[in-house]
Amino acid sequence: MSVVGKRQMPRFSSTVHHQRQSSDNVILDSSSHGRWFNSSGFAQEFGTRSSSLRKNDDDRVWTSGLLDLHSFDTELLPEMYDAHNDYLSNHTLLRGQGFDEFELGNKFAQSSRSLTDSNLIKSVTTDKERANNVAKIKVVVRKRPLNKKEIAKKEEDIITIDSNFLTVHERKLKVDLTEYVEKHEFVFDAVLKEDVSNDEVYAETVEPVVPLIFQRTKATCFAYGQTGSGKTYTMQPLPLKASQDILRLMHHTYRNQGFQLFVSFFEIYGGKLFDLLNDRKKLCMREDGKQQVCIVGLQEYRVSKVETIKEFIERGNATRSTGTTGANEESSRSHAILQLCIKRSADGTESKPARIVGKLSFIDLAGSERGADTTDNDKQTRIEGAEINKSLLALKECIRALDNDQGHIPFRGSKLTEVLRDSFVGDSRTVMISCISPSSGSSEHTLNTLRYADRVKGLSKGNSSRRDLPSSSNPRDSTVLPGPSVVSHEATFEDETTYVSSERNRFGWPKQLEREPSPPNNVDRVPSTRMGGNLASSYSDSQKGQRGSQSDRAGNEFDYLGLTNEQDRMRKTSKRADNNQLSAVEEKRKIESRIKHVDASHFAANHFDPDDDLNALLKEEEDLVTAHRRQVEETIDIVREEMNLLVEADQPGNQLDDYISKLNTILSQKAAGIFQLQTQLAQFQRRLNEYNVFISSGN
Ligand SMILES: Nc1ncnc2c1ncn2[C@@H]1O[C@H](COP(=O)(O)OP(=O)(O)OP(=O)(O)O)[C@@H](O)[C@H]1O
Repeated sequence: MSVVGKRQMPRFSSTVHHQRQSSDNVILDSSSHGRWFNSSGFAQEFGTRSSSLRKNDDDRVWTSGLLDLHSFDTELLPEMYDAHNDYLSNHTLLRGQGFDEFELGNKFAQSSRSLTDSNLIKSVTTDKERANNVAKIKVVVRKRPLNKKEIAKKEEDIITIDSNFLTVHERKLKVDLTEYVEKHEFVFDAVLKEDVSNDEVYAETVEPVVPLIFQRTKATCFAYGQTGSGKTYTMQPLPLKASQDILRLMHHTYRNQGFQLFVSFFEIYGGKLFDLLNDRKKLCMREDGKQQVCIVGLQEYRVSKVETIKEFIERGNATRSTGTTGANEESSRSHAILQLCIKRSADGTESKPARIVGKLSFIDLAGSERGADTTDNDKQTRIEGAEINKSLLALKECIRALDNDQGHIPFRGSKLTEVLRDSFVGDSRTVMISCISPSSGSSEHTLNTLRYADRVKGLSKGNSSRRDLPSSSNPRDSTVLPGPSVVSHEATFEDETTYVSSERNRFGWPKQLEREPSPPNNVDRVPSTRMGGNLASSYSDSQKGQRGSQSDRAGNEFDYLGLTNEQDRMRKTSKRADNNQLSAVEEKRKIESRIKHVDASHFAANHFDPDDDLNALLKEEEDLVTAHRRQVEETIDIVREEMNLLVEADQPGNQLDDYISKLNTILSQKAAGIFQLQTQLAQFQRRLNEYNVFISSGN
């Protein structure tokens, strides 16, 4: 066994022994042939002798201490590129012709030998284009089958899939308790049905990016979704399959070129880092003078066999779920990050230190619903929920910035994005797999997952999803329409810029708005899961055209929004207009139109710091979601009141005056709640737009 760097005998030396034995078996079995394992454990042979495989057979190297993720420059040598493209063109072509892996190996070997120089040149050009054609961001949704528990509870499958279109058929209740189904339609780069195998998932997601990591690309694959939606089931086989392909490239296409493969596996739990391949040893993240992130103490293992990688993955997964902090409950509250890193020394020998060529990161994210635990009674749970929320929001922002080729990537938004910093710079590829449960009982979480995925994809410049939809259907989730509303608000702000405050904060906002406190967060009352969002929204839609008198409670709520004098004046005017039928939407627009639109130059003049302000923005997003949740809860209370009122109204001898007065109050409360949330939403959208304008203007 050769050792590079500082060698440490690991705790699991017995495993090393075992591993060596099994490695030897491979060599004995395969004699003069390279040999690989597919996901089912069956060996597959290549028709060529792999000298580098034999040479590296015993390699299993531990490097530890300071792992600097960035201090090594990446490199790509010209000869590798040719060879790589040789692989790419043949591999893709043969797969397209339906060859299985065994045939592929042999055909590829023969074919690559027979390629002439001119063919190579041709193939370089074609494959450069092909590489460029691998989407920078790909969003894939995977639906799992109903599980036994869901079937026993007679829960229904509410997801239908047609090609890359997906529809959620959400069952809802009207006020009079009659049921109806609301359809939410989405379109993604790929939608995988419940019967799709893990091999097919790999082919659709990671396989196309594997060859690119030999070209200095950093690729990242995320699994996102609620607990139990299949993230781990989906993610676990992917690194193994990817490493099979990487090793195949290393030992065949790039044989004798000195490439080395390293694996590391760690977890972010409650904002702290733990090494999953070293007994959950606590790790620290440090930034050096060049603002490069280092994970101090992370162990990185050099591997040259699929079996070894498999063993590491299993070990890491076992440590994740049975670690000191507990079992599955914790696993759904942590992000697990497995990295496969390809290195090579400048001269291709082992005498010089190896430098990173490319990297493939696999991230099994915390259960997405955990971000909603910010209102839980337990403080620790709240903190963890906030951290998860922050990281998921920051991740979305980073992916979005990546796809828009923004110079500035806001990775400082969370631990997760900081750790992944080097995967967000340079040539990168991102694959997001959104895992969803089909069950009616999970419809809310499923919709949240799909909305997140939709926003990651939908906000990108290359998005074609909405264009692809038939114009007659509502392309978006029927209850949340962030895209179109952003557009309409922008138009309003730019048309009318009459409101100008003399004092402005560093965002260019009127000072009064800067002092705006967060909406009161009634922690005790808010449930830990998001509830009834669609219910509220359906009611709000039906009430948008109504405007009654504002209740005192509503008036107080206006105060906490910190509205400007001008807005306040308008609010009072509208308050007086008791029976005025002016719609809430119109009123909101009037108010918005009086708020000055602030352009990007103002940000620059006020020394806008994108990192700080991303944090502020993330906080505002959190506040908005909290306010929304609170408003939903209030709406549910109001609907209950309304239902009681209807019951009363049906009683013989009821008082009509009383009914009218109560109904008026209820409708006013509803309108006030909607108006308040719309104001906050408009404010947030404006900030978001300004932030984006500033970021895309080159800062
Ligand atoms: N596509 C699928 N086909 C068959 N079974 C699946 C599929 N996806 C998930 N499962 C099963 O569903 C259960 C939950 O899956 P899994 O543990 O992957 O969820 P998770 O999203 O990772 O949850 P957590 O966030 O709690 O870790 C497992 O028993 C898994 O085997």
